[in-house]
Amino acid sequence: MHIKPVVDDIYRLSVNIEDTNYLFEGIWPIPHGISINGYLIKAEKNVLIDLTQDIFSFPQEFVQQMGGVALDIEDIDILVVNHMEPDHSGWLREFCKRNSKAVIYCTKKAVPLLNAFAGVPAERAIAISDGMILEVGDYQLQFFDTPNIHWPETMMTYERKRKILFSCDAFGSYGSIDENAIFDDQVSSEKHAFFEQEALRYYANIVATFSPFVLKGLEKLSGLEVKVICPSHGIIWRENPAVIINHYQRYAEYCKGPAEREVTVVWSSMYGNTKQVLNLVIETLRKRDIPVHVFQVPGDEIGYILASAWKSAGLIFGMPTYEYKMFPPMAHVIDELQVKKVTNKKVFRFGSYGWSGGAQKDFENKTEKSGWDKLGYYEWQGAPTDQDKAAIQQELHTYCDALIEFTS
Ligand SMILES: Cc1cc2nc3c(=O)[nH]c(=O)nc-3n(C[C@H](O)[C@H](O)[C@H](O)COP(=O)(O)O)c2cc1C
Repeated sequence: MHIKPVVDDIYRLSVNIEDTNYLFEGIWPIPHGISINGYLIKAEKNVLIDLTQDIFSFPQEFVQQMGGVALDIEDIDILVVNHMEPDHSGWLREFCKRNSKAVIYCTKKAVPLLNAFAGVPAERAIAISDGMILEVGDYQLQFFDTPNIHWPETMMTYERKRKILFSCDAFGSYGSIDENAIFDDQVSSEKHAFFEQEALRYYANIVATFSPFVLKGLEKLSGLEVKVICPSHGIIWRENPAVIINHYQRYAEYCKGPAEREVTVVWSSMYGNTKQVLNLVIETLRKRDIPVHVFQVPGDEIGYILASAWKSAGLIFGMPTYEYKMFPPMAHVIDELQVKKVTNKKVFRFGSYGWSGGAQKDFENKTEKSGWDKLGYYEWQGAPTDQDKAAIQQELHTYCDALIEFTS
């Protein structure tokens, strides 16, 4: 990968994690990779905004790319650390060993993290105050505290003259970047749609828990004119940054109101008795013009389930009883959905049992604090009869009525 100009003497440095077995944050599959972007401003004082993870040969690649504008590590005067998560700061320890002069700009909360994660003493840092402006030649960098998008110490940097927002994790997406198509206007319409979809998955996996903070951050930034968004993952939005800003606004608002009129169905079945009603569930929803997204566990990845569930106003779970509880892989899904604060959902559950059941009670207990509106459930012993199927269908129509009203 080569260094790429963004505007004037602002450049993008970037690497792609291409290893399809790699799990981002140790959990999330990245079958199409992910980019890690940093930004370089070549000015009377050279500025580097965010680093890279210290894996593969990423630091060397960053150095090589800096060489494209005749700069080396020692030439960096100012290092802006928007976020201390190691995918952006992993290289910090080595960087600071090789460059003893660069002053680090970060939030007050990031200062102790510099030491804890990278052994960098507080004396090297200047803790920003919210809205503070740093003049560097023709560039005016303004720093904004944006706590919890994604960690408590996170901030964003805004270049005031060119109206460029270096947003770090916000507005990011999964997906490797082709070095000839780094901007939203350079990718094909299919690729554009891909990055939008992967931005949702990234949001649901990484940012969703902090949605109330995203809303606060968006409110804080709403007074800024933003012409270009330079995130730390994914493409740069310069033709139409409103696309990703509007997506974020919508995704974040799902934490306090209805999401889309769609249903995510997650199901499991050991011997096929629960599965026997799956098609009936899907058909009934489709007949009511409600889009359905279907996932089976175990098998389908939780990261994809989360993205779909975040965007759906309705959730339906189908699973049998297993040792007096929910089928265990489903219990994990239910748990993860709550960790990610997937809330404000209309919910229905169905499933088979063998003798006395137990899954429903377990489901009720485990979702007590979910914020879900559990509209009903249907359980049956063994294989479903025609009577069971008719009863489920009736329950589902009631469910659809409530979902439609909720999303109207
Ligand atoms: C390992 C195992 C544990 C089970 N535990 C219970 C149980 O605690 N209570 C119960 O009523 N049925 C239990 N069952 C019976 C299943 O719930 C029943 O067979 C059901 O029809 C399975 O649905 P499925 O065909 O969709 O997998 C268990 C079955 C298996 C295989």
